[in-house]
Amino acid sequence: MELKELVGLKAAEYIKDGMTVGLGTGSTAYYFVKEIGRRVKEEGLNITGVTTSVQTKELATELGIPLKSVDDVPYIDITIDGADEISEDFQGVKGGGGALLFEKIVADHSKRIIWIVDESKMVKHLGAFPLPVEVITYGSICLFNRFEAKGYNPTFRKNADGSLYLTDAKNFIIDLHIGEITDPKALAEELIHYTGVVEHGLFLDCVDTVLVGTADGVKVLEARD
Ligand SMILES: O=C(CO)[C@H](O)[C@H](O)COP(=O)(O)O
Repeated sequence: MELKELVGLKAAEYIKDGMTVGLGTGSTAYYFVKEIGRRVKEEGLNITGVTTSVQTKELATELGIPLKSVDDVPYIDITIDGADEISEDFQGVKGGGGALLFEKIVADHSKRIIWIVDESKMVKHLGAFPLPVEVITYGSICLFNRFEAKGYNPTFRKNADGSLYLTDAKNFIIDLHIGEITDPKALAEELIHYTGVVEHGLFLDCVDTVLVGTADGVKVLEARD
C-alpha cells in the first residue's frame, strides 16, 4: 500500500460518530476522504464534513458525505489535511494543491488539526518547497515585482496549458522560491502585510498531531508534547 494511503486510512480512525470534520485537500487527504465515505456508506458513520476546496467538495458529495459550510457550524472538531513540508518544530507549508486559503479558514475554526504526510515531507527547516502566496489578481504584477526585488524568486502558478492558475476564490498564486526559511514567523508577518496578499502558505503553531507514513508503518508525532 502507498504511504499516502496508509496515513489516510490511519487518520480515519480518529473520526467518531457525531463529529464535525474538516476534510483536507490533496492526494493524501484523498485517501482519508475516501475512507470516510466508505464508513458513512457501509457503517452508517454519522458525521458532518466541512470541505477545504471545490475538489474535495466534489469528491465528498460523490461519496455521499453530509456537508456543511464552515459558516454554518459553531466549530470543527477535527480537521485532517495534507502538508507540503513540516519542520522539526512542527511549522508547515501548505498550498501546493492551491487550496491554502480555504484550508487556513477551516484550520482556524478547528479544535484539533492532524496533518497526514509521507516521510519525504518531514524536513529540518522549511524552504525547499516553494512557498505559495495567494494574491488578488488586480495589482498582482506589482506584487510580483516587489517579491522579486526582495530576492524571493517569485513565479506565477500556471496550469498545464500555460494559463494562469486561479484558486477557488478566483485569485492568483505566486510561489516564492526563497530557500531555507530561517524565521517563518517574521516572514508570515511580512507577507500578510503586503496590500493584495490574501493569504500565504505558512501554517504556524496550528498542528496538533502529525501522522507520518514510513516504510515501517505510521509514526504518530504529537506537536504539543
Ligand atoms: O496544501 C495542500 C493543498 O493546498 C495539500 O494538503 C498539500 O499540497 C499536500 O498535498 P499532497 O497530499 O497531494 O502531497
